[in-house]
Amino acid sequence: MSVPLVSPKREETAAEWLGARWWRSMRFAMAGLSFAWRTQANFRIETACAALALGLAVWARAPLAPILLTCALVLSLELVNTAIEALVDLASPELHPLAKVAKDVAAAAVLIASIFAVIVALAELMPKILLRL
Ligand SMILES: Nc1ncnc2c1ncn2[C@@H]1O[C@H](COP(=O)(O)OP(=O)(O)OP(=O)(O)O)[C@@H](O)[C@H]1O
Repeated sequence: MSVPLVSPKREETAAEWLGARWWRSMRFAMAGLSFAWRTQANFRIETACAALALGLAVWARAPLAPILLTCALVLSLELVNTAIEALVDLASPELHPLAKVAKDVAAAAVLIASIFAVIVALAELMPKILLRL
């Protein structure tokens, strides 16, 4: 049974309220994704690499979970890196050593995840691909 809630506009059920909130959050997240896609060449390259790795994993019948997890990690960190860059540009339009640290460390996080993603992809995919050839 749904619980009626009182809102400024009209009475709506808890399910309607939660659904509206979820869609609102989804729209904001999609706007962030769209911004990163349009402005970050690295994000587009990493998305293409992720699609290639997943395609190869399906074709070679390799386990999908490690590839999915590493792709999600790299893409998510790239999004966080983009958010940090925007925040640094807002907070410190002038050059500042701490602004440099924030941007460089955020970029390093993406680099580390990418290096380990390549290692995971090689370890999981290469044996399966060689078996299929
Ligand atoms: N406000 C600043 N103060 C000091 N150094 C900065 C500042 N902004 C950028 N830098 C330096 O320039 C580098 C590149 O910054 P930039 O904002 O151009 O990132 P980017 O090249 O767009 O990064 P990405 O390729 O990950 O999108 C930073 O990693 C940092 O070393």
